[in-house]
Amino acid sequence: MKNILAEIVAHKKIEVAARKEERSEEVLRQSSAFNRQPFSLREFLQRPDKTGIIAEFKRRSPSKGLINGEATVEAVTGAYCRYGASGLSVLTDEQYFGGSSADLIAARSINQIPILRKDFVIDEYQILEAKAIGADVILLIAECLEAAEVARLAKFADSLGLEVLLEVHSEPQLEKITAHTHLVGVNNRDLITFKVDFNRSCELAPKIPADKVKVAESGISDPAAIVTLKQAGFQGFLIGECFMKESDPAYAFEQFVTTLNALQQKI
Ligand SMILES: O=C(O)c1ccccc1NCC(=O)[C@H](O)[C@H](O)COP(=O)(O)O
Repeated sequence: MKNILAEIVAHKKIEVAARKEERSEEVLRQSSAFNRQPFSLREFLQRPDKTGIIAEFKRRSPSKGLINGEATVEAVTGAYCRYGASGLSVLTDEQYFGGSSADLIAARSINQIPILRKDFVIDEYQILEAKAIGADVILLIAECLEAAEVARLAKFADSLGLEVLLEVHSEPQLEKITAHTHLVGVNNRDLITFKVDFNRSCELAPKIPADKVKVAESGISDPAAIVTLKQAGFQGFLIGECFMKESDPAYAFEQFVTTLNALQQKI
């Protein structure tokens, strides 16, 4: 089986090396967004006036191919924000997801909620980029980083005031959690086989340290799943395809939230 994650990481190393040649760290540090005070995703996920949903803008993916080639980042993320998203996730990987830094910059310019830079971070330079384009949170994927790399990158992000979402898929990966990991995401999608197992989140939840905010990721398409995941201790729900696959992702999000609110009123 083709290991897409290994392929993405190999490509990322080449991309990052090229970008370092184009723009120095000094230039990134001079960006106007670099000195803004980031929003805290941890805090937004605990606000009762929000849904707990981290709504993702994702044009395509290795598992699904093209998801939405028409949607604009401004219309979609603006609606996500208006209808109660606790945070936004914006893909910035171009090669495999059709995203870009420009997408995140556009989302930042119109939304006042935390934004996760959704990418494959392997180098401090990408964390400086995240800060320079106005992100508040970075993703570290345990599957593609050694424990020492997670520790080093998380500490660096934390030193810049960015929060760290560490994504895990199996119990041994929980050992990579450090003091600089603010949120732990359980990816229900196996990034090698693409198989989605919704039970993965519920199995790992009790094993995540109590001081970390728990985020369930991938394959969530039913508001009832959020009720179940909340009962399992999750406060964040990263959802992309369920909204982006629709011709009107904004409407899909609004309908999802309406159903979720109705379900929660019955409990
Ligand atoms: O989605 C993929 O195909 C994929 C492949 C390789 C690495 C990462 C991948 N996806 C990233 C994600 O985990 C999702 O974008 C995110 O959790 C949202 O999932 P979904 O709601 O299922 O779109």
